[in-house]
Amino acid sequence: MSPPAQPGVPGGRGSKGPPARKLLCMCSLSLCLTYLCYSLMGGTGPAALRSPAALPASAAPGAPRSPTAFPATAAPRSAGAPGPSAAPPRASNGSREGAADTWLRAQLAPGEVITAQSGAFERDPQESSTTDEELSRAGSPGSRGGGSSSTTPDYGEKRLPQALIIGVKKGGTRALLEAIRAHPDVRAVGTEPHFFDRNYEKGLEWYRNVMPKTLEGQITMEKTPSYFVTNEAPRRIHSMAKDTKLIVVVRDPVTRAISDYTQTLSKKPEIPTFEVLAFKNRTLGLIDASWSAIRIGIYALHLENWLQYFPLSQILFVSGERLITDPAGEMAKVQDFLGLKRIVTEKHFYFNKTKGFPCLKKPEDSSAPRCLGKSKGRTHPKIDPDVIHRLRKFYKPFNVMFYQMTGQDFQWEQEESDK
Ligand SMILES: Nc1ncnc2c1ncn2[C@@H]1O[C@H](COP(=O)(O)OS(=O)(=O)O)[C@@H](OP(=O)(O)O)[C@H]1O
Repeated sequence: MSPPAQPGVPGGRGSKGPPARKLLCMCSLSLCLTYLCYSLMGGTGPAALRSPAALPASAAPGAPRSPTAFPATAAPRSAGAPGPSAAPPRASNGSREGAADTWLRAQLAPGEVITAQSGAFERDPQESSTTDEELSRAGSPGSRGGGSSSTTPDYGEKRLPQALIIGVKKGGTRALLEAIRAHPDVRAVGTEPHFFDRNYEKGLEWYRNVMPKTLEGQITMEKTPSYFVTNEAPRRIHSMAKDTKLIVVVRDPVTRAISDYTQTLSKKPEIPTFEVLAFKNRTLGLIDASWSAIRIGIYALHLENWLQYFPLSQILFVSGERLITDPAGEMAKVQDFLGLKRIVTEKHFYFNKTKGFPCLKKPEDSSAPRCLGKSKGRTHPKIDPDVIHRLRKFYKPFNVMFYQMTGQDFQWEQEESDK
């Protein structure tokens, strides 16, 4: 089950840290994945059907093995590696809390399983994380010029993107995109093209056509947060251009899950509570990792898929928390990573008390407010502290693994309370 030694795979040339740590990381990941496969193989019923372990492996030669073989629940044994104290796969008789199960099934309409290899996240098939309408209401620059940055005239050529914001959903991807668009050498598309997950069959020319025109030396970008959890995305992006720069905005997975749930709740107020959806069996404390709101936050799992194709040095991890507390600091890292001059600095931001978030200062030629729309910074429902505690325990080993893989400590364990 160990991943083959490849650039960027923990222990490969792209990873950081001393050899012992690399070894530890590889071992813990292998252990985790072995257990997860084992766990799922025995399953029947909805969870097993929706798990990649129950589906045929990719037919593509050289394609990575599916890293999404994962138990529906896993409770940590130690901080270093997830232990086998997880729940058995979902029973075929769907013994879970009725309302939640029914709702989850309803989410997984035919065709929503992204592919055999991708596993099956419940997702809102037509949902873009941020729409142009929202951007327009927010008066963001994305609402002008057909969704491309308005700071540069519409000259030049349409090019395929050289850099992508690939995730994570509810991580702060819109804030990052809007901030980097303030850079004169960046042009980005305002809507989410979803090319590498939903629109791939439309072809690269379709994708190129979605992009804004750029001048020589300008970088073309787009953001689609679902790429990070789409199994085919790394291979597809690699086959477009293996030097594509990838940016992932990550956020405490517990807060991210609640944010994700809050978004769904805003559209479907009838859904069960977060507390109900989060568990397969609350009495036993079995987390339902097949719920996409939970699953997306298992960053180490998804990252392993990307590291089959891209070296770690080609992926920048932006802290969603610091993007709020120190946007200019995070933007400095982003500009360095993209090889851009540090033009977006603290001068570009101000803290808007009403919004409760940093906003971009108005450009001189415009009176448009530059805060994000009301779909960003929603008030989260109050979640039972015991549920938060259990989720923190659930995520801890995966967070630790993610820190080891990336060589960065995001300190989510120190988050005392949800947002
Ligand atoms: N400057 C600024 N303004 C507003 N919101 C900000 C900002 N920076 C980060 N955030 C956080 O971004 C969260 C939404 O993340 P995304 O943009 O990735 O969401 S989406 O996936 O595109 O729907 C959003 O999550 P919620 O607070 O849960 O709504 C915000 O916390």
